[in-house]
Order: sequence, then structure tokens, then C-alpha cells
Amino acid sequence: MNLDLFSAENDFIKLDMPDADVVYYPELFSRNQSDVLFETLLKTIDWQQDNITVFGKTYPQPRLTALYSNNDQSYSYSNITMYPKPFTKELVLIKEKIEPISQITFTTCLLNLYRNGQDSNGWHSDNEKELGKHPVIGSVSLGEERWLHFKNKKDKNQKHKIKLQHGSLLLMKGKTQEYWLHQIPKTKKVIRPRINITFRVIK
Ligand SMILES: O=C(O)CCC(=O)C(=O)O
Ligand SMILES: [Fe+2]
Repeated sequence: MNLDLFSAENDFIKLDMPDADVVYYPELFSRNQSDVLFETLLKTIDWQQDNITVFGKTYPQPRLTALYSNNDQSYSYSNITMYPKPFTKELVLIKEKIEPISQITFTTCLLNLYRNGQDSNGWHSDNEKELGKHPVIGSVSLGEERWLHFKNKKDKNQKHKIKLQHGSLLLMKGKTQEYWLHQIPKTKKVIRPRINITFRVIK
């Protein structure tokens, strides 16, 4: 598969958020490329469901996850430590497609599988110490569209939301993680699964 065909990386939207740098590329991958990537990742990724501990309470994470990398650095959040597997062929293709746009070389990706509308990702920022001070996070979405919400850490009335489309890239850079939280809320609608791949640098 040649991911350079039909690319639309010149079409992007910069979100109007103070103390943040968030850029959305709605059609980074064509419909057909996105369909193939979704089906392949669904089958080939080693999806797992971890228990998380938040405020002393332990429960199964409301989605499946996986960690892949070109090194052996682990990633820890919410009392979970994940150890990576080597990148698959499709993950390398996606990484090579988003790196020139992101202007960074990623080492690692965390994958999320939201099986239905009850799966979610609670308010957080990607500010783990492994990621460094102003991390660049390249977030690719495949499958069902889901809303991503942002909330300012100091002024909780400052909010933004964006619907993440099949085949899109959302780049979060600069002070975004320092000043903003993000979440993927549940929805009562009956919906199909969604895969999200967040590329990161962990050295
Ligand atoms: O599913 C998404 O779009 C967001 C995932 C996310 O925030 C994360 O994995 O840190
Ligand atoms: Fe996140």
C-alpha cells in the first residue's frame, strides 16, 4: 500500500485554543487506505484490557489498549506500566506518513480500541515524565467518529471539542498538555468500533 497517494496533508485546521498548539488534518489517509488500516490493525494488534487504579479504586479500563515501539522503554500511567512490542508493518507506514508533517521522529505508539459507545477515555493530559516537558503527540483516528473534548486546567469554562474522523491526524504540541485536559466521552448512540493511535517520543 502506498500511503503517499491521495494525501491531503495541506488541508488542516488550527484549533483556536490559547496556550495550546493543536492542528487537525481531517483527511490524512484516503477512505480506502483508512478502511484497510482499520481492518488490519483490528486483527493484528495484541489488544489487552488492563485494570487501572484511580483514587484508590481498581476497575477494568473502559477500552482495550496496546503499546508498540522501536525501543524497549516502558510507559506508565494510572498505575499501569505497559511494555512495548516491536512496531508492525502498518504502524511503520503510519509513523512514516505523519513524521514529515509532525517534524519529529516518534519512538512509540499507544493504541486505543473503543469497542462501542460505552468505551471511553477520561479527562487527562499526556504529561507523564517519560514524555518530557512539551511533548508532540500525533494522534491518528480510524473507524467510527468520536468527539474529543478539551478543557482548560485553570479556567474550566474554556472548552473545545472536535469530531475525529476516519483517517485523520490530530497533532498536539507546545503547551497543550501543560494547560489543557482532554477526554473521549461515552455516547448512548449505538456505534461501531474506533481505533486511535497516539505516536509519542519515549527515550
Ligand atoms: O482516543 C483518542 O482520540 C485520545 C486518546 C488519548 O488521549 C490517549 O491515549 O492519551
Ligand atoms: Fe491523551
